[in-house]
Amino acid sequence: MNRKSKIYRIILSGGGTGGHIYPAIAIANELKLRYPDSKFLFVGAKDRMEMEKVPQAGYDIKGLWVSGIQRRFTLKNLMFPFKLISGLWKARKIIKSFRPDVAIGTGGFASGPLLHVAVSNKIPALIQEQNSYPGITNKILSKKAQKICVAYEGLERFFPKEKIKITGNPVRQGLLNIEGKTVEAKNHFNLKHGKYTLLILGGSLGSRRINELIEQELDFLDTQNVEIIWQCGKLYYQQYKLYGNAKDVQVYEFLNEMDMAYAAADIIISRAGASSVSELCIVGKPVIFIPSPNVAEDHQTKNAMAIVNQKAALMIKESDLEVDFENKFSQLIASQDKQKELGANIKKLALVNATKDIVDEVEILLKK
Ligand SMILES: CC(=O)N[C@H]1[C@@H](OP(=O)(O)OP(=O)(O)OC[C@H]2O[C@@H](n3ccc(=O)[nH]c3=O)[C@H](O)[C@@H]2O)O[C@H](CO)[C@@H](O)[C@@H]1O
Repeated sequence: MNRKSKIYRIILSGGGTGGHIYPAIAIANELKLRYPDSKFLFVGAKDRMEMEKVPQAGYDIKGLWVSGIQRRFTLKNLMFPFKLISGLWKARKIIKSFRPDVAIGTGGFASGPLLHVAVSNKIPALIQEQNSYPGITNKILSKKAQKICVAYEGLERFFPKEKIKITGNPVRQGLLNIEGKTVEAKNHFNLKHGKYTLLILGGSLGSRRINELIEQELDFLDTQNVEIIWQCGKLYYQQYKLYGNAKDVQVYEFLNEMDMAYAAADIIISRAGASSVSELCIVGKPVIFIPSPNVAEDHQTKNAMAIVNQKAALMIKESDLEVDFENKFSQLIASQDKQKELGANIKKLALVNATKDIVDEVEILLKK
């Protein structure tokens, strides 16, 4: 039997936010290219965005009734043990009926019970950690998983050293090749060609603080020769959609065609979630990061600083926005040299083979 005709059964779990979902989809797409007849099943959390995004990418998904445990005391935590038991029970049923050859976890609530059951049933497991500081789920799972693919140095503080492989974060294929698509993308968004396109990204769920900033700065931005594509997030769309009627502002709850958005952009303002950062390196445009301060161990600031330290992006802390935003933005837009320098420097940091390298590791597990 030749390699390509082999049929594997592959289960993937990752979700809660886009930052965990898209890596899983990128890995599945690469596996499908190598083994087109294989069977894929995703497992997510019932009420989270993976239940919509995974079927849109062409894969089946089953939902578990699970949620995360909050780091502080909340009433929600009282439900946690019940959800965990329910999640484990359903994960067991899914694993028994699907009988996967390998389990892949990309973090998020559902991957905890799913991978736990998989490894207890001696199914080889690989986890992919996107951040420089891992979430609780992956820390627990790392003890039993065979391989841990990471994007940052120094993760042996959290994971068994011999299992770690630095691969970078998987990025969807369509985002790898946006050069040459600028004209198509500007037409796609109906943009005029004489202005700068400013893309605002709040991460997969949108960012309250970035939305407040843009709302407050619309008059200023109107003086800066920009047209704005503003991804505000599903939660905030009703509140901000009216600004989409203004001249040169388009408001979206979510951008399904990120390749077009990145290709159209001349300058990008973004949160610093791990996949966003990896994608922005590949895209190679001038970026101002506004990291979320509300994530574990302030990891978005660390993600952004890894780029800023290479003179490859600018960063403004939320607490400095009032004082610094207008200054930093107008200096950047006034200097084509600075824009070019940032774009060229960030591109040097791109890890374009991440998905392939991760899938090579999955293949090793499949062949054991
Ligand atoms: C608030 C929060 O908990 N954020 C975390 C979450 O971020 P978040 O879910 O925002 O994740 P990332 O920034 O890593 O990735 C966002 C993904 O969504 C895609 N996208 C985004 C907006 C859009 O309109 N369309 C679209 O397709 C991006 O292209 C990217 O692939 O997971 C990341 C990865 O573990 C963490 O680093 C972040 O700290």
